[in-house]
Amino acid sequence: MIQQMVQQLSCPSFGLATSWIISRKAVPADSLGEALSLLKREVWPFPKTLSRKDSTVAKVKREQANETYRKTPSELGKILELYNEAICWAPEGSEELAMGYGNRSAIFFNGKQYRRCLANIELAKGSNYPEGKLDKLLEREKKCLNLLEKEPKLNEVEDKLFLEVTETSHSGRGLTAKMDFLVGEIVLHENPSLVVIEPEVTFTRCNHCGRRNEYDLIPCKTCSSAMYCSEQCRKEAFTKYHRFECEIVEDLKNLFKGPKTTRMFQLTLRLFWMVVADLIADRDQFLKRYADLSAYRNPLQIDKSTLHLHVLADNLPDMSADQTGKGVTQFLTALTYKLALEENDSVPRELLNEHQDLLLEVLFRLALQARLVCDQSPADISCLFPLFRMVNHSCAPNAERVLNGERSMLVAKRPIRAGEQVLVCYFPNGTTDSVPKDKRRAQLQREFKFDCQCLGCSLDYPLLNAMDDHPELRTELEQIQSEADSGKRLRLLANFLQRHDDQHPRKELSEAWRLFRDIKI
Ligand SMILES: C[S@@+](CC[C@H](N)C(=O)[O-])C[C@H]1O[C@@H](n2cnc3c(N)ncnc32)[C@H](O)[C@@H]1O
Repeated sequence: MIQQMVQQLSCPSFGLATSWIISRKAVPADSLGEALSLLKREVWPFPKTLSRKDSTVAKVKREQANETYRKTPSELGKILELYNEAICWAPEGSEELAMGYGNRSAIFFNGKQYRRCLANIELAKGSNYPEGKLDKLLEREKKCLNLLEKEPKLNEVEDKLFLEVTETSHSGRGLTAKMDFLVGEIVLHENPSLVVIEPEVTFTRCNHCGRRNEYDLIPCKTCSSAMYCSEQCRKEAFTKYHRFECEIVEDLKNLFKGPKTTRMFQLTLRLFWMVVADLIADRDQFLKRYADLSAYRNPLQIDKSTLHLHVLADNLPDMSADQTGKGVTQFLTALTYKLALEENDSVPRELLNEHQDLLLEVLFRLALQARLVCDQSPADISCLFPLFRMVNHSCAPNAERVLNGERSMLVAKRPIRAGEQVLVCYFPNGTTDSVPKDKRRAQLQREFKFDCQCLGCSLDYPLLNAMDDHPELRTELEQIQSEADSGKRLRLLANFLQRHDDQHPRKELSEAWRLFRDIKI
């Protein structure tokens, strides 16, 4: 009965957690070991099916793609997704895999995208392309090389970081400017360090870096559920976490099925697998580092291989007032442990026998932190941004966050001087300009569990909708708005915001920023 009920829920793991909590009257188990022993295989409805490669499915998908291309060549997105799906299903080294790449190269050749065509010909040649068809492929390659115009080499954009991590007693770590930033300047550009993509974009985004890519994705060599934009991403994902995920991909799809918020647990599971990989590689080193995590609190001092330690170094949220939340997290920890470790042949048994308590504790810690770690804002993916995660809140912020695909940017909305903290507003629309102090503080307490210590609150800034116009600022702003050239208008607005910042807060300044961001962002 419970199984049927849970199967119908959009998120089986949370459905199970809820029923468990109700049955236990919201009391968490005494220990994680107890939570684990209370959980029997029969109560969860995950089928344990392997996600295998299958040439027949690959061929069907490829033929569907060919057919769609013949009938509606303008539906390029759909056609490429079908080819990608075919490529993902095709077994490693199979003729079917090479045919998928070959067909994809033809689409790009017809679309005059010769570099993309060549990338796919290379992949087809590296696979098992049928001898009888090779002449045609090589002919296409020759044509491409002849047609390809020499494109000017683009200069690499240098991403230098002029920020440091500082810590205060009232709001913990924060990002502080190491140079002056003018209004409109980009303070931070950050790629996510860890990503989980939505199931719908399995065949259109890299499973590791999350970048959108329809034209030269390559599949996982074993399962039919993950594609990568490069050999480097494929290798990195495999070493860190996919080697454990690969054989239980179908179970994980069930475990993390449901609304996007569920993906935060999938992200923390990937961090957990980095812990498992560390324990396998060098148990003593991991235990030493785990015993003193303070060295990993600063994201500027970590690298890709110590991301899990950095997250584990966070202070844990206080669960004393939230017994239901604690129970749910215990349940999810136990369920994930069973499914991801106990029933997963790629994890050595002796590791589980020897380190069960430690592994449960680490997984529980990561699950507790999931909400703070995982950034759900970019479309189609959930990410971990170690630097953006350090940015504190202000009701009168000096920066605004802007997303560019999966990249996260911070733009200065007020002049930021060296030594000042970079602050954003945590509210969904990025502003609290018209929200009374008591109300916004209550919301921050409810949603983010802190008492706001920002200048806007301590100096009790007036609300903008209760302020009068400032006649001189208003006249100047109206003049700027009448400027027809948008580039010039943008420069004038930035200059206006920069020069009059000493008048902050003002309606006209807030309006000027909105006008600026509408043009620029
Ligand atoms: C996204 S984190 C920011 C980084 C955090 N300070 C740290 O050390 O990990 C959000 C947490 O920072 C603290 N915080 C952020 N803005 C704050 C503010 N205006 N006043 C007090 N605490 C703040 C709160 O503890 C909040 O839960």
